[in-house]
Parts: sequence; C-alpha cells; structure tokens
Amino acid sequence: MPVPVSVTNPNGKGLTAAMPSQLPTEGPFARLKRQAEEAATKAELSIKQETYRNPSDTIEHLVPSTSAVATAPGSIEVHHLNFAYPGLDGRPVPGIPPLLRDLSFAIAPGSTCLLLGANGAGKTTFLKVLAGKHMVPEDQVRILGRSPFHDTALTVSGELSYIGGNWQRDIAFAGTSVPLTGDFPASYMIDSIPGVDPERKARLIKVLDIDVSWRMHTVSEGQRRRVQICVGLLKPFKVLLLDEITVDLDVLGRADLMRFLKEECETRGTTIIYATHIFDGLEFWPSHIAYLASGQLRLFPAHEVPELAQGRLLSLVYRLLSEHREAELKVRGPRPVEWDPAREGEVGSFSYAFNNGWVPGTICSSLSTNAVMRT
Ligand SMILES: Nc1ncnc2c1ncn2[C@@H]1O[C@H](COP(=O)(O)OP(=O)(O)OP(=O)(O)O)[C@@H](O)[C@H]1O
Repeated sequence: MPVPVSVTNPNGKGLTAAMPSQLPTEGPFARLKRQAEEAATKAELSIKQETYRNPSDTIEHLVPSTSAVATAPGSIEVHHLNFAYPGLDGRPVPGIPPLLRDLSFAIAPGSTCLLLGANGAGKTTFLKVLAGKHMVPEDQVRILGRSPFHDTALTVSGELSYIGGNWQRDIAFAGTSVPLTGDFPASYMIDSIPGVDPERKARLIKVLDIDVSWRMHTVSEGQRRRVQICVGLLKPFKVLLLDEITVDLDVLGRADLMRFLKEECETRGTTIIYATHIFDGLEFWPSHIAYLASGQLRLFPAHEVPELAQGRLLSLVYRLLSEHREAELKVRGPRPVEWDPAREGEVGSFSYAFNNGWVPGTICSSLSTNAVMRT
C-alpha cells in the first residue's frame, strides 16, 4: 500500500527561500561566548550606573505612568519578544513578518489584564508563549522571574496556569483534538489533581455550580467547560492565562467566575491575563487593557480608559477593531475572493500550507491541528 505522503508545495519556493545559508545561525559555543560577553558588558554598565546614580532616581521616576511596569518578581516580564510560527525546517518562514514583533512590557502582581484583538491578531499565540507552550529565548519572557518554557516546575507546581482551547487530547487510532470525554464522573477529573486544599476545591465547585456526579460523556459543552475551568484553578496559581474560556458559560456562571478571579487578584496578589471577545458586564474587571494588533501590544491602565467608567467597553473594542481594519485595508487592499493557482507557494503575500504527512494510527493529517507539544 502506498504511504500517504503529500507534497503540497511543488514549486518549493518556501523551502528554497529558507536555505540555511541565508539565515543567521548560532551554535552552542557561539551562544556561550555571546552570553559571556553580554554578561561582562552588563556588569560594566551596572558599575557605571552605580557610580553616577542620582539618589532620588527610583524606578517610579524612570518608567512612564501609562505602563504596568513592575520590576519586582511576581510580575510578567517580556523583553523584545519576537515570535513567528516555524516553517517545515523549524525556522521562521523568510518573507513573512513575525506574528509578535519586539514586544516589551511588564505587568505587576495583582493586575487583571483584559487582552483584546481581532481574530487572528495573535492573542492565543501570545498567551501560549507566556504559558511556555512555545519555545522562545529564556530572557524574552519571564514569569515570576523564570522562563516558562525552560523551567517546567513553574507549570507543574500550578504557579503558572493556562486554561484555553477545548479540553481535548490527541488519541492514537482515534484522531487529533478528540474532546476529553468518557463515562466517568466530574469528580474523577477534579480529584485527580494532587495536593489540593479541600476548602478551595469546595469553593470552586460551588462558584462554578458543578455537580460532581456529572458523567463526562453526557454533559453539555458549558458543563464540560466548567469542569475544565475548575481543574485549571484548583492549585492556587500566581499567574493565570485565560484564553476565551467563558465562551460556553451562561451569564450567571460567567459573572460568578469573573468575580472569583477578581477576588483572587485582590486578596492573593495574583496576575491574570484574560483574552475574550465577550465584553458585556466586564467593565468592573480589568485593571489594564492590552490591545494586540499588527504584532504590537498596547497596554493601558484602566483609569486611562474612559469607556470602562462609562460602561462602554464594547464600543471601545468596536472602535479599535474598525480603525485597525480600515488601516489594514489601505495597506493591503481587499482580499482576493477567488483561488489563484499562480500564487501557490508564493512567500510574502501567501504561504502554502505544508503537509508533512499523517498522524500515525489516525486518519487525520498532521497539518490540521494547532496542537503543541505541551498540552
Ligand atoms: N500552528 C500554527 N501554524 C502556523 N500559523 C499559525 C498557527 N496557529 C496560528 N497561526 C497563525 O497565527 C495567527 C494568529 O492566530 P491566533 O490563534 O494566535 O489568533 P487569535 O488572536 O487568538 O485569534 P482568535 O481571536 O480568532 O482566537 C493566525 O492568523 C494564524 O494564521
């Protein structure tokens, strides 16, 4: 039987463009040398700064009041973060700009940050990078002072929690992204997390209005989501990243959850970033608004956003998205509505999807999934 190998880029333009010789590379020894040189320069610089520092110069004087900058550990810190999805050879596809471009910011502990952006702006990608699900250089993202990808204890301990996407798994011989269901009760999932404070567990079950005897194969989408959220919140996180998890919740469930999360930030100084497209009744919630567009992130403290006090968050989002769409249309013009085979493999304006085969034991191609190694 022929092996199902699919070559979907016959012209190979993307591959040719990604010739290794054209890309800057750095081996382990070159990296060590560079790091040593950087450390030496930094040490030299800090000695100079120590010598000439004005005693009244504190960090508060140096940072603009419009940012949520914090230098204390416990914050989310991002330094010149660039991120592009890799092509077939694991490197960024030449000619396609990175999805996240030179982002630098910090979020102080206790912040509740609402992440806004159009479909495809990169919110999920951004949250996954912060959650350590995509590898970026260690110094570009620091959560609680540590690299979320490299320091796996951060997620294992529950200090950093990410809840997003559908609750699903890739299962051999069944397929990718299979909803996590089975004929077992909700309590089976909830009790499977070790070392949980029983009081916190009971409180979450109450807030999320979960019946622990729900059978997971018969629950509705919203009920399954409640169990997923409960499991994600059981450990007392310090940083929580939420990717549109309230979409299936009814109005009451959503309001209760958002109140619980706000309280967590106020009482325990935790930090939350929450990406959503549902804005009604959320005006009370954010301490910051983050807006992602064209690979750039803009961060506003809530008191600088009059629409929040006026209860008009939806109209703010509407305005931001329309302005961005108009600006984008001016630059690239309308999208073509008809398939043009001449553009196959073209790099820059169109990137053909590479298909590297089929997931072993399943009938799904490996292309269709947005799954990452760490789920
Ligand atoms: N696995 C992937 N490989 C290559 N490109 C991807 C992958 N996943 C997402 N992208 C690209 O990254 C862009 C941003 O996707 P992302 O899911 O981060 O956007 P988003 O802001 O969360 O969108 P939405 O509001 O629709 O959820 C998309 O336009 C898509 O083209």
